[in-house]
Amino acid sequence: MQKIKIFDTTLRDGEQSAGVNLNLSEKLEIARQLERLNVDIIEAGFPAASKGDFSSVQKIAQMVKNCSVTGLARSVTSDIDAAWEALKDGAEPRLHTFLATSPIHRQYKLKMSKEEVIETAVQSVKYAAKKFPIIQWSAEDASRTELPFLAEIVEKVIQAGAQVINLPDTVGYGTPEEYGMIFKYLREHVPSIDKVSLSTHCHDDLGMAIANSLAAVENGATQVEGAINGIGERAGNAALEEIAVALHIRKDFYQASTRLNLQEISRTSSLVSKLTGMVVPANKAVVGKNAFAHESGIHQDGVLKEKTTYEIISPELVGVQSNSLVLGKHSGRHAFKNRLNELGLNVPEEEINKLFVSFKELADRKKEMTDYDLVALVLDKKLSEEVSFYELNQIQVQYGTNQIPTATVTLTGINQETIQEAGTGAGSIEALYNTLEKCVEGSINLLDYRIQSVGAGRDALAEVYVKMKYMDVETSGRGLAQDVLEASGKAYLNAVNRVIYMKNMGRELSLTQ
Ligand SMILES: CC(=O)SCCNC(=O)CCNC(=O)[C@H](O)C(C)(C)COP(=O)(O)OP(=O)(O)OC[C@H]1O[C@@H](n2cnc3c(N)ncnc32)[C@H](O)[C@@H]1OP(=O)(O)O
Ligand SMILES: CC(C)C(=O)C(=O)O
Ligand SMILES: [Mg+2]
Repeated sequence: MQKIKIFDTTLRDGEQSAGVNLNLSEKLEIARQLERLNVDIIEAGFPAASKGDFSSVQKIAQMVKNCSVTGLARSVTSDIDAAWEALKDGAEPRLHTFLATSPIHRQYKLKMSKEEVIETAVQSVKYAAKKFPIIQWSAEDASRTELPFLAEIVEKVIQAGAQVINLPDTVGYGTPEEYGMIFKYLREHVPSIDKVSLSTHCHDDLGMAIANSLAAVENGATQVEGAINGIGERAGNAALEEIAVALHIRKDFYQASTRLNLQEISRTSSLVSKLTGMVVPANKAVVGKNAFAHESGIHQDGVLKEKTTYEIISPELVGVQSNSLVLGKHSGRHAFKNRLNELGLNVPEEEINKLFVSFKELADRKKEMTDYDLVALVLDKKLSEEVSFYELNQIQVQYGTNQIPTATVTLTGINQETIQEAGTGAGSIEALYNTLEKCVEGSINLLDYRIQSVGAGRDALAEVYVKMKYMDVETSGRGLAQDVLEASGKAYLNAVNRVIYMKNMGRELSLTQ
């Protein structure tokens, strides 16, 4: 197995994401987590960029013990000096210096000839070698550089003292085949290439950062650079978690491994997301909210029978507790039944089919069915089919500004009689509840009333939770409906019915709230 070093640049290139600005304590927090993740190298910043960057690189270098810390510097002595001052107290001071090599950058940005670029790179590496035990040199925009020139400059910086050669696809222009070929070419055309390790640093402008990084590994790169969650300049860097997991899952193919503590991936991803404010898309590989969620019936059935039918990465591998079978309109009976069992809802086999029909009807109107929806479905069924005491038939509530809210309610009572009452209250709900209290036998003391929407958007259902004391029993009830008043009425009667059921049957319903 080839050992691949993981070079994390979340705090340098990652922080170059537009809109991201981490303060010192946030950077220290991320660095600590990167150490737990066990990356090999942390690029903590660009010390010459600002006082803030200098001091965070310095503090991280002093704090981190289990991995090497590096900082970026241009081919300028003052940048290298700043990097040394920031890094010298670290466990393994390492410089990352770079110079662009492509014709576009030479001509328009650096305004240097090929010879000047070679001279500048060589002088800066020689200068750095007097201070740093380890120097990484990067040929910025390597993937758009003439290969013979790239081979020439790489040979010269190796001779000047560089131990790691990084070949960035700075603007995410390369294709996997092309980019892999650059590594192959240099291995064949640079005489001193065996003295150094080769590193890959890819950007995702064309969505090929991961494929390009892996192509580099296939062609001899032994260090992979990237950022957590793929953050970074423009479309971002290669997502380190994706590379590490790809190498792990496909070790049969890549014959390579990293020392990463993969179980820390999920935690690292959410920390970086929270502190940078860069939200992780739900469908993002490895760390997205949906990465281990199965929504459709056929997939859910497969996963329930054997996870590996649709799951190539086990969630536990990356520190996610478990997969999830999201119930929605695409789900089937297997997943539905499985979730009911997990919730401890004992529904007889013959009931499942009936319940499943109601589930599908509701699921058609909602984006996602929550556990509460399922509990409400089952409870509603139990109460309405097995134990029908008070049943709500009709509610009418009149409300207007400067008017007394009035409710009229029609119920079917315990003995199948029709009960009709009217009442008022300070608000619509109070009017409804005062009226319902007139309908049922015995007094009721409402202790708590809570309402929330289940789901988001206009199709959300109202879910009402009530707690009350009825017949000396403290009980609770839930009501689910598209209308707030109907849900409130249902919750109220649900609680009342539970008490009657308990009193009658001498046992509580198996569901507790
Ligand atoms: C591909 C990458 O991600 S590279 C890293 C990018 N990261 C950053 O730029 C973040 C930190 N940068 C900064 O804070 C600032 O750009 C500084 C402090 C480094 C420089 O600031 P300034 O002196 O104001 O220069 P400015 O940023 O406007 O321009 C960059 C200069 O560096 C030169 N330069 C660019 N790369 C290099 C290099 N590797 N070696 C030497 N000079 C370089 C440019 O040609 C330009 O020179 P010029 O002023 O002679 O035209
Ligand atoms: C500084 C270098 C390594 C870089 O970030 C790039 O070329 O993308
Ligand atoms: Mg970069």
